[in-house]
Formats: sequence, structure tokens, C-alpha cells
Amino acid sequence: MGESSICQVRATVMLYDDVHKRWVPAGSEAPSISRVHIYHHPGANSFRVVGRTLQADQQVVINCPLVKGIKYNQATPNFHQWRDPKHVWGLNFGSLEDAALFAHSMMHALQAL
Ligand SMILES: CC(=O)N[C@@H](Cc1ccccc1Cl)C(=O)N1CCC[C@]12C=C[C@@H]1CC[C@@H](C(=O)N3CCC[C@@H]4C=C[C@H]5CC[C@@H](C(=O)O)N5C(=O)[C@H]43)N1C2=O
Repeated sequence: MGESSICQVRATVMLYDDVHKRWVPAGSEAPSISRVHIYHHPGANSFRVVGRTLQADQQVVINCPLVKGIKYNQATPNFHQWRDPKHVWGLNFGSLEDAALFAHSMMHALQAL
């Protein structure tokens, strides 16, 4: 039994560049919409956020394990963010519905850990 997707949304995945104090698109230079999933591995009871660009190249722009205690910050209805040991991730959602769906699944995952 592998991983299954518990939600998929469209979002632009951003990383915060602490040096220059600005957000940069994850992956390539140009901001692009990605399909972002939260995958659940029932065996290990683990979750991770995986996003791939919608273009043909399907570049993986985020592959972030979720660990217990992560604070998920809904900075605005459309822009949510969280920290991992090395990065600050930001998701600019394609719609408010996607934002709400992702937040719901994220909160579920964080409670299940
Ligand atoms: C304690 C802690 O870690 N605090 C973190 C947040 C946090 C809290 C709790 C748990 C986890 C975390 Cl992560 C923190 O405050 N962080 C994380 C790194 C960046 C930031 C620091 C300073 C700047 C000031 C402004 C603010 C900001 O970035 N935005 C405002 C709200 C939405 C607004 C929306 C979109 C992005 C797209 C580009 C830019 C723009 O709109 O042009 N932008 C924005 O400007 C966005 N900041 C942050 O969020």
C-alpha cells in the first residue's frame, strides 16, 4: 500500500528568500501554477506536500514532509504558509475554494500525526 492523495489543488508554490527578504517561485524562475497534493502513507502514517508544474515537464516544485507541530499560517484567505527546517513555503491558491480545501486537509493531516 503506497501513498494516496487526500487533496489536490492548484497553487503557485513560493519560497521565502531570507537573504533578500522576498518571495521567489519554487522551482523555475517564472511563477507558474502547479498541481499540489497532500499525500498520505497509511503504513507509516506520514504525510507530505508534493507539487508539480502543470506544464508538460511536470517539474516537482515542492516535496515537503509534514511533521507534528508544524504551524500552518493562513496569512490571507488566498495565501497560506508554513516553515520546515530549511524553508518557508507559501502557497498562492488558484481559488478560495482550493485554499479552503487545502487548509482543511492540512489541518486533518497535522492532527493525525
Ligand atoms: C514567525 C514567522 O515565521 N512568521 C512568518 C509567517 C508564519 C507565521 C506562523 C507560522 C508560520 C509562518 Cl511562515 C512570516 O511572517 N513570514 C515568513 C517569511 C515571510 C514572512 C515575514 C515577513 C513578511 C512581511 C509580510 C509577510 C508576507 O510575506 N506576506 C503578508 C501576508 C500574505 C502576503 C501574500 C503573498 C506573498 C506573495 C509575495 C508577497 C506580496 O504580496 O507581494 N507576499 C507577501 O507579502 C505575503 N511576511 C511573511 O509572511
